[in-house]
Amino acid sequence: MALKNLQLFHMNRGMGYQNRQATPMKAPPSALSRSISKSAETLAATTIAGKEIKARKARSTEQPGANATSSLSKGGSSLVLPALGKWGEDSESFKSRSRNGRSGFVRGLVRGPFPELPCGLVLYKDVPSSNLSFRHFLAETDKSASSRTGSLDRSNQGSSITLNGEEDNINVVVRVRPVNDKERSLQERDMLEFPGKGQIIVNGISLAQKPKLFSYNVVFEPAATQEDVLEYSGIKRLLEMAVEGFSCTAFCYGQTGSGKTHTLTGPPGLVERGASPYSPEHGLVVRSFVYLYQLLRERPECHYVLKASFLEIYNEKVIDLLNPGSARKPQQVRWSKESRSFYVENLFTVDCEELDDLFAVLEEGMRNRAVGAHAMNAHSSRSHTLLSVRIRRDVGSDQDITCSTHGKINFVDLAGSEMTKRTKSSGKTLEEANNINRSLMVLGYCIAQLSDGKKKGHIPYRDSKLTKLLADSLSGNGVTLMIACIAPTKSNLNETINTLRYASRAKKIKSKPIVKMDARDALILSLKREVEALQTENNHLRTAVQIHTDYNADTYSQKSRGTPPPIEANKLYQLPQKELVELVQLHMSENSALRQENTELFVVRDQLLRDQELLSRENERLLKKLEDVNSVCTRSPIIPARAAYSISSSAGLPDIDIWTNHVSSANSTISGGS
Ligand SMILES: Nc1ncnc2c1ncn2[C@@H]1O[C@H](COP(=O)(O)OP(=O)(O)OP(=O)(O)O)[C@@H](O)[C@H]1O
Repeated sequence: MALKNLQLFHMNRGMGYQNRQATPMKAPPSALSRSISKSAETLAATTIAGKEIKARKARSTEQPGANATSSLSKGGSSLVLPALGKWGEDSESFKSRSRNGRSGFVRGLVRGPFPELPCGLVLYKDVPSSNLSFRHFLAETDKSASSRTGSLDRSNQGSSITLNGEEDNINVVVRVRPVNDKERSLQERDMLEFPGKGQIIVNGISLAQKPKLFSYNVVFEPAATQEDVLEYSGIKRLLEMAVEGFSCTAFCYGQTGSGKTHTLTGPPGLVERGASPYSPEHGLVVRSFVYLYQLLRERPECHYVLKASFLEIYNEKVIDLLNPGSARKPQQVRWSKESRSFYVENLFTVDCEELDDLFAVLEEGMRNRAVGAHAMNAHSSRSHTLLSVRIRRDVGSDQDITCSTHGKINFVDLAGSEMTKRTKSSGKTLEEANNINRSLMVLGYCIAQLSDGKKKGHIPYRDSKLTKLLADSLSGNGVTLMIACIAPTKSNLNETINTLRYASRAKKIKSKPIVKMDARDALILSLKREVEALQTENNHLRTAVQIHTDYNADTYSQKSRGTPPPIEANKLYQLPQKELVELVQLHMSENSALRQENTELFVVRDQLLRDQELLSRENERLLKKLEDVNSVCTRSPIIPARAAYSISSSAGLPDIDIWTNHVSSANSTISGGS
């Protein structure tokens, strides 16, 4: 899909897309590192000059108060669409990369616990692309997943939208890296088998040891490409959901040297070198950025504001990778009572108006993160990194009201678990390894607690910075993709089994994703909806009881409530706080006036119903009486049946009222006529 996306951008270059045309052509890809966008310039400035840092430093938007204020008062700069055309030449190489014969690595499917995502796939080398129909099925699965929408959850104070009300599992995929040169030179045995249906068999070292079977949503064999990971891991769904307002996280877990960083950002140094975004080696992050901007481009009816931050947890200290400073001063992790989640205080966030800005953020962060060498990996991540892109979406839900959702996508590259004996760590590397292992142990413990449906005990998120910051993604309201990375060879067997067990446990975790909305927006939206419902109901009632004078719709409505002034979509954010409060109050008073009107109309209707009931009872009583009189008349030999109630006109007789049996008279008329 990434291939398709990139081609799509390329093809659209010449098309009349106004926003794009307004964007000046910028530097070629090689100049990415020389700050190509506004945000990138700021970044460069911040790392050199301290002054800029203060001016641009923003309190982490995870703090709900800050979130709402910034989105209200600052307004958002319009999103300018990615100017990918500038890398036209490079895209040719990307385009020419044929997928024929390598794309159909699909062997089978089992229904997984995360129904919206393709599951149970094994992506591997030797299966020809004869599974096109299957691929089509997958595309359809994706499409249906795209239409997965939430319903308004009023019980949650209108500030969130839950997804179907049902629980989802964390989506877990496994990626197996190829055998590396060192292992090849040692002629290490490959211990893994891939029977299909998302399963992996881990063979025992000796014949006495039974093979172990594990199953997941998707398994990527060593030959799977970076593009396959984008296509089949379910990350696209996560990005779509992040745009819709969900909190999404993709994280890579595995032992050191198992390919976590490779999966997320490609081979060592690729991003830092400022490689073309069309490079086939790019990992999930760059590909996701491209897909994300394509999604935004396809939805021009909404207004988007993107902000990115990048941090690492190094030796239990949080370092801002976009603003590390020469002293790499640690940032504080705090608890927000309002959002009931942890956030990093004073984290540097960058407005990402263009795709370039996201690339610049990634590049800057990758350059600043801690990397070291040990016996098992020459470019080992010595910290856990967390790249976060927040997506504010303003939707014009009505003529005069705009509603905002706040989604985010996190990419977490965990440092690898290390057996210090094998990595031959000492000194600084040993201290790093101990911290990495400790925080991974806490993460493992949290996962174990969360995955055990029976236990409802305490989850020790607070025991490490990593679990504090991942708490949101692991439990409750987030949507999470775990990519477990493993090595296939014998020397890594124990770590591989540990990782697979870890992943199996994570697969059992249940979550209930919700869309985050501003409480203010949700309140206005729900009041507007209620007003509409009441208006419809009242109109219906007015028609039903046929009120003409007393309850003249217009006069009644006008006199009893102050209708809020119409406000254009998107103007809401420019309104000062005071006017917004007034607007909410106007809506509330309109709402209560309509309720009042509603109640009164119901009273009138009830009164009329009671009157109607009395009348029909009276009617029935009279009818009964009439029937009694009629029956008396038909039985009486002296009173002849007449065709109707009439005044006697017989000459000589006194005027008397006579009740006649009109049934018999009618009969006589009919028989007479025949
Ligand atoms: N799927 C793959 N295809 C080709 N090369 C790979 C693959 N996975 C990993 N590698 C290579 O293996 C080496 C180690 O991978 P990487 O640095 O991503 O491991 P890691 O799990 O992030 O390790 P650490 O936890 O120590 O940071 C790198 O040179 C990487 O390019």
